[in-house]
Amino acid sequence: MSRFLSSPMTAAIVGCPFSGGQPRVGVDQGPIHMVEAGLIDQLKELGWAVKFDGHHQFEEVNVQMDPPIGKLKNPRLVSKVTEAVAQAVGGHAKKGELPVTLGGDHSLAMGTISGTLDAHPDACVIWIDAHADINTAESTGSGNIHGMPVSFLLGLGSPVPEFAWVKPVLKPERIVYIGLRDVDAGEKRILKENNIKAFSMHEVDKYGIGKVVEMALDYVNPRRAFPIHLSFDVDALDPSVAPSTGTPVRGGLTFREGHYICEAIWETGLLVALDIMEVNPSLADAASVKQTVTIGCSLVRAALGETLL
Ligand SMILES: NC(=[NH2+])NCCC[C@H](N)C(=O)O
Ligand SMILES: [Mn+2]
Ligand SMILES: [Mn+2]
Repeated sequence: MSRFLSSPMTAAIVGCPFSGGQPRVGVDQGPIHMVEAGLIDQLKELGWAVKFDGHHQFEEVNVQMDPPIGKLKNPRLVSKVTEAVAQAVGGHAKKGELPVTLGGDHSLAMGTISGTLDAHPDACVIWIDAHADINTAESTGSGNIHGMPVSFLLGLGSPVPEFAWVKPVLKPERIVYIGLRDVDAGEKRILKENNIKAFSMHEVDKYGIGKVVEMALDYVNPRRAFPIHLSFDVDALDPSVAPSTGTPVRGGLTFREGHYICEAIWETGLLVALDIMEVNPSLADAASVKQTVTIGCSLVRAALGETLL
């Protein structure tokens, strides 16, 4: 049950074979593998109507025509792709469908969250990740835009004209993080300065995942009235659980903790959009790839109402 979705409940799969927000090839294959693993039928099995008419075809931007802007790599490409994703996600959300965006790297969330907030301006964001992805054009060390989408959505840092379409639609009090454990020094400063709430793995260890999700919801959605956008980077999971991802960090969420988050968000009845990001099927042996793709699918099912009993 979800309060903001029309019936019959329809999941719109937005497959985003995109890797331009980071340097490692293969993350563009993530959505293709998840669909090939049977995700669509699995969701139909759960009772969803599923819309999927092929993966997103992105307009090409010639690399020669896309030199860095300051430190930002592939800026024009990332901007174009995420703008198209915002249109797609916003369009589905406005029809009362649940956009399920399969990445692809996490720069895509610039698009997905813009789309959600266009349809549901009061939505809050629950961001599950080892990383805060809140570097600005100034603070980034890597220049990889998948480490920056949150700062763009908040309107932090000096504006980059190529990203003029991204409006500062997200308020700092409307986002909460769970799972952080690899946050750059500049990002720690940004989180503090903007009073952004985050539950790192330290809090998960201290309180347990059940309490952490409850505290996260109490913070970002105290009356359980706002629509929820769940953006899940699979590197939030421990590398032993989801090995096939571009920036693995040890000390992450267990299999159950990851699924518990998805189940608990579904139980609120407030979910309006879901991202599953950073599945990269080319970074490990076949068994690890299969494990990671399978978990990508089971996280989607958990967030879309699959129960254990
Ligand atoms: N979506 C991700 N996996 N992001 C990793 C970001 C790593 C680092 N903080 C950076 O800015 O490059
Ligand atoms: Mn991450
Ligand atoms: Mn991320």
